[in-house]
Amino acid sequence: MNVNVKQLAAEKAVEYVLDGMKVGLGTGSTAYWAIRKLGERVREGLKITAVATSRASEEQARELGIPLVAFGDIDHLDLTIDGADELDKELQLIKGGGGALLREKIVASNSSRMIVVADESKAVGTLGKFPLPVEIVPFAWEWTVAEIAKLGCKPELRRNGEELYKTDNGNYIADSHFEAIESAPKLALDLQSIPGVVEHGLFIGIADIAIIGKNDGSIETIEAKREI
Ligand SMILES: O=C[C@H](O)[C@H](O)[C@H](O)COP(=O)(O)O
Repeated sequence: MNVNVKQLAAEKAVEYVLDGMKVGLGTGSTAYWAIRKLGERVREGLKITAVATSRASEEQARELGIPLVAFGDIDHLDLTIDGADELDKELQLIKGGGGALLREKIVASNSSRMIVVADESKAVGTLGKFPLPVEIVPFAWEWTVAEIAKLGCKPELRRNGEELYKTDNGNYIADSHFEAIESAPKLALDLQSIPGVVEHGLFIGIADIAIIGKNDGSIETIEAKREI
């Protein structure tokens, strides 16, 4: 069957968007389909306001006529829809393959709900096959990278052709090859304690629902189990 599984998951997630909501727009090739569908619904009369997690998503939303607001004009979001590079059954995520992790984490953390949309190749038993993106300041990056390596990975500075890749925030990304991350919460704490690390791509306790598009055309929905 020839299904666009990213589109399938993304469009399902857009069904959760209701009139009057303030919506966070994710980044990447899956979030792209969600933004496209939202644009369609806005043209049909859906009333929402949105903020974007990257310049690319902002541009796409603007072209589609999705009303964007400044961060200073709202204090929280109802729902954010975003993709992921990997996700496990506990809805722990690796994000940042597209370099937008910092803005994505700020936006998702300030949303009442986050829906992660993905194709089934992103669902894994253990996180870490995908190199974990870590956003670091350019100043003394060599030292920061050396500290990251001590956590048991091979960090590689992301490149954009001949140049070092820069995020929308002017920082570098160290793609950190762990292969298997035994404890994502512990690794998150260890990374946060390194001076020079701005943010890392581990999203823990942030996603509420995962909508996974499957190659056979079906959709799996996983809800996060939260302790009350
Ligand atoms: O920085 C980029 C984001 O975290 C993306 O949401 C993530 O890389 C997944 O992107 P895609 O849907 O293109 O695989």
